[in-house]
Amino acid sequence: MALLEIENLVVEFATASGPFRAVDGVSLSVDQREVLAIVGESGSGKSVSMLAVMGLLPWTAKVSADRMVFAGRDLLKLTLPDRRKMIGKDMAMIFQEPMASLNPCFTVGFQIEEVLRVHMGLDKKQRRERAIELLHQVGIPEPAERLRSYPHQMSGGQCQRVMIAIAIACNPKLLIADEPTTALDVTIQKQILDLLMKLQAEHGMGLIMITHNMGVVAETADRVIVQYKGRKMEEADVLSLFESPKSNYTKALLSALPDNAVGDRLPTIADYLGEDAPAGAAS
Ligand SMILES: Nc1ncnc2c1ncn2[C@@H]1O[C@H](COP(=O)(O)OP(=O)(O)OP(=O)(O)O)[C@@H](O)[C@H]1O
Repeated sequence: MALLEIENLVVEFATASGPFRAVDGVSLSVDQREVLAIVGESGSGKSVSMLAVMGLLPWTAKVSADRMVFAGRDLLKLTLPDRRKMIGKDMAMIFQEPMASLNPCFTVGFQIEEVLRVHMGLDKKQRRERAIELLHQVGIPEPAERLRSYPHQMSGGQCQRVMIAIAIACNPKLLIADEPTTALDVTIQKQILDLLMKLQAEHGMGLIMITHNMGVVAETADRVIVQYKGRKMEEADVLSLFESPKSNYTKALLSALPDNAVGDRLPTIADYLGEDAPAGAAS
């Protein structure tokens, strides 16, 4: 049985100009120990679909699906308190902007220990020991001292490591990483990706990697879903996707990689599809 199974997910936002469909009938599944990448350009509904799974969308969002099952539990029927118990414990998410995701008013130690208090019921001493262990696991030197640091006293890469520590604190079954390296400089990006892959393998988690970067897909994913304008364009294992992409949109994404630059100009998606390609741009 898949760890997460979604069929026909639709998310519509109520906006001043009427309903806006950000996710339009997406189906996907991810298994334990599997890395699924969701790739697509900005605005293709990658984040919104995963925020729907986490139950973290604002009230203006209407979420519907034929099926949304996580670890054998029907997310569509779960009560709000049960959902809250699950979020941050059995499934966790890390975001693009580590500085903005951490609370600037509290030490990183407090923020890690808070998750352990809420979800694991550990006492003060156990929480501190586990927080030190977690900072050590994510590669932060002198973890006991760093527990007293505030986010602004750490670099972007270190803050992302803290976010990862918080996300894995309760040994989640599923980790959703939403553009986890985009806001970091290039040298740090690779370190954070390597760390995520190491933790995923060690903990046997399912990992959903949201990205617009085909390089990240190639480095991390077992399987890939390509999304465009809220719709799934293609799904394939990572090798097949790079070797024989089926949809025109995937071909366009791959053609826009820097390796394919002609002269001093990169091909763009629009070169292949036209700006207003319909949602069904798959061949
Ligand atoms: N609260 C909201 N109200 C209205 N529209 C929204 C809201 N949140 C997201 N959207 C819209 O939904 C669409 C999908 O957004 P989403 O953030 O999922 O894109 P994405 O593929 O993850 O891109 P990015 O990498 O830029 O985040 C976008 O057009 C976005 O403007």
